[in-house]
Amino acid sequence: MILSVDGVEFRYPSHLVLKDVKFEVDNGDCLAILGTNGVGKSTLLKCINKILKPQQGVITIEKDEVFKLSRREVAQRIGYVSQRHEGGRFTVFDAIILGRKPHITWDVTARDMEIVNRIIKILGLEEFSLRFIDELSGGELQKVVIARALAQEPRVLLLDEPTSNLDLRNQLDVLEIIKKVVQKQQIAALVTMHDLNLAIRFANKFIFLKKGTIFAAGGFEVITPENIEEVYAVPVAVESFRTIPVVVPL
Ligand SMILES: Nc1ncnc2c1ncn2[C@@H]1O[C@H](COP(=O)(O)OP(=O)(O)OP(=O)(O)O)[C@@H](O)[C@H]1O
Repeated sequence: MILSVDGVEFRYPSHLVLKDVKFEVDNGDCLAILGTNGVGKSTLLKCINKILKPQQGVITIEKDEVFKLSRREVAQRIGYVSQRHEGGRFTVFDAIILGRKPHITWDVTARDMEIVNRIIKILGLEEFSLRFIDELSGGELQKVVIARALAQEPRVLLLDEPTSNLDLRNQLDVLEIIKKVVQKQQIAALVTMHDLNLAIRFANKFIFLKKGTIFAAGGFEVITPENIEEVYAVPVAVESFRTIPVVVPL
């Protein structure tokens, strides 16, 4: 097990968002966090990344309690891509090398440069590498922030709607790259998603949040018409198209 979330409760001053959230993530897992707008998916990722402090519950990464780790130690182990991306006067290359910061003790090393150059290549960002990030399209910027999180070489990747600005080719490519990195390095990715069909293709585990708590969790067996209708209030069929499972709203 790489990550454990046990009994997490989080409230903003005005209202309770998460209650008794409990799940475990294994090495090599791609976990899709599913649920309606405002149910608490981003809040959960922020609790795992120590941006928000839950009022109750314990979150551990490789047996260490996240809330006992320093900010630098958290950044060495957890990579987080938020829903909103900042602009700024960085070049793409500099923005990605910032991902190495938690690991840099004195100066950027040849290894840091090698990692960044490799990731730029994998994500097909070579032609943009000297461009300023405030001169990129939304999708190009989204790839840069994902590249930065990968450059961080974390043990757990938290991605908040990582494909929301990407076209069909890039959605599939970026998720495939993340999946490969997760499997090869035996890390884990927790990804909030709205597109159930993309989630099915990408993830091996799923969590449905409803009313701030886990409604269903497990492998593909939890992707049922009953669960989806309970969570989204939309009747659907779950069919197979040329061996690819698909969710079709009815
Ligand atoms: N800083 C904040 N202060 C108070 N309430 C907040 C704050 N941020 C989010 N909320 C509320 O907390 C709830 C959960 O928000 P969150 O962003 O976690 O939902 P989500 O599931 O990620 O939604 P979406 O799918 O729309 O991105 C919502 O009701 C939201 O309005």
